[in-house]
Amino acid sequence: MTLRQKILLLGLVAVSGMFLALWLQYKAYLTQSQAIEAVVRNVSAVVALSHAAHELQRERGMTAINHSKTNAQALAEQVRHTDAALAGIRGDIASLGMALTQLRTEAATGRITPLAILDSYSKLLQRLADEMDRLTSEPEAAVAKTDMVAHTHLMAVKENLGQIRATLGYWTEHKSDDSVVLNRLFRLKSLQEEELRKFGLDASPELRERLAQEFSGLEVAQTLETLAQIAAAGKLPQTLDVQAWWSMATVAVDRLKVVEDYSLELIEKKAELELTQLRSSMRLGVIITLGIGLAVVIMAISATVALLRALDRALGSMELIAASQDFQIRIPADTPDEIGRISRSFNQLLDIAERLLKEKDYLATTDPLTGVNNRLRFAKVLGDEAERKRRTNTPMALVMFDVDHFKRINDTYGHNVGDEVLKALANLVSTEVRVTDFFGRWGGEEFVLLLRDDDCEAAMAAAEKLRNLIASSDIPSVGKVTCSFGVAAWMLGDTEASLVARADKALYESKKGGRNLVTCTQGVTGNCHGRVRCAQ
Ligand SMILES: Nc1nc2c(ncn2[C@@H]2O[C@H](COP(=O)(O)OP(=O)(O)OP(=O)(O)O)[C@@H](O)[C@H]2O)c(=O)[nH]1
Repeated sequence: MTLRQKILLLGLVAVSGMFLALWLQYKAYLTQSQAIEAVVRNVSAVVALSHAAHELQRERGMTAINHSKTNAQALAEQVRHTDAALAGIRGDIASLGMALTQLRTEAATGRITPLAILDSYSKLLQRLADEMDRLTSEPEAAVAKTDMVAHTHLMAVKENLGQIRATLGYWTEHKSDDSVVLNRLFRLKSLQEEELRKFGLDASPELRERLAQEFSGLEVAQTLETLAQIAAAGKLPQTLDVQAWWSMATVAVDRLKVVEDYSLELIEKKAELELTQLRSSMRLGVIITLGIGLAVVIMAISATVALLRALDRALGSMELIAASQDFQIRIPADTPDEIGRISRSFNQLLDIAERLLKEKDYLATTDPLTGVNNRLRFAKVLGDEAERKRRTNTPMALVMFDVDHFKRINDTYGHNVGDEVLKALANLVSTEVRVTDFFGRWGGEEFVLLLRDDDCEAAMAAAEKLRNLIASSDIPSVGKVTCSFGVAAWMLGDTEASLVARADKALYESKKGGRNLVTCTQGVTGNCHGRVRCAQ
């Protein structure tokens, strides 16, 4: 897998990860918002149930005291209210209507005792309370959990007070079953007080304050006072008027209903607020996740493109250097990033490589003593030139010269001075040769000069010029030094070796002829005079 493919795969994984994170975030939001929506739904169902319970509580109370004709009409009116409230509730609990109709019929026939009727009403109300409990405790992850619990206690307070209202109402009407009524009242009173205490623990300060506000006033005080007196005296008040009791107890129950409605309103508001906050935080979360994800993707793409481009450029230059062996090429290193650093470091390596190659080339092609071209380099250039001459058939000549009696110089002045003489001679000749000529040391005290475009006669003239220059020059430490020259011109069918051999032979002839001479062995006659000889 290439680096490009790996980066592409990494990008795909990163983008998939971003979408996965978004999906998980959305799923969590969905679960949470569904739970809150369920609370909102349940609260509106509880509102209807609470309304129905309130009407049913009132009907129970009125049924308990319904022995005077004056109440019959009011009870009939209340029955209509109860039925209307029950019509507003849905689900299984709606079947409660049938049980209620049956109860009303039984109550009308007078076959069951008023206390049993009261209990039957309370059982129906318990079903409503159970349903409200179920709705307020669902779902588990819902918001306003404590508010719901407080609400449940408040409902219980109201239900107990409703039962107290009905029980005492029954007694004021019938004045019988004292001990049963008293027991009931004590039990209900302590239940109510217990539920009120629990409500105080769970309710929000706002709701507690509302209860304090609403559950007060003359009627509420009178109701509570009546109950307190019964508890203190341990007997029922003989003077309590049924209508007076009904009125004040109903005000107290109605006040609790106001608080109950307010509690549900608060819960609903809280849930709706939570939902709104959840939605806006979800929107913000999605925007932030997408924003960050997008920024990361853009940055990753631009960084990757820049990286791959820089790598391509560096790779292209490296491949070109490897293919061309041209160590003068440099990689573009204009960026301040890591790629730029790598390129600059690579360029530094190229600098070193170039320098080492130059040094190697110099050492391989240069004579270390005299600094002129060595035999290897000379042979290479001669080979190249010979190749060219074979194609162009143009003139070329080789001059070979050797220091005369060099052994004597060494022997007389020492080897070091001999070296200095060779250096001085090489230097002298180097300054004299033309740019087209190629000069080198053949070995020992022997030098060669390639005259690229000269024929034999021109080469002999050049050799004579050099001979004269050397002979007339003062060489440090030793004074005058002479050299013997052999000249050979390129001929058709020549090889490098045959040309060198002829120049060497001519040089030998110069030595044999007395030294400090220029000799050509190719039958040239025109310029052969003085120290220039044309040997056969
Ligand atoms: N100092 C020094 N001497 C060298 C070098 N190379 C060769 N020689 C000496 O050059 C001398 C060449 O001697 P010969 O071949 O007898 O030639 P010659 O004395 O010049 O005599 P002819 O060539 O006949 O004139 C030898 O003594 C070599 O040791 C060098 O690099 N430095």
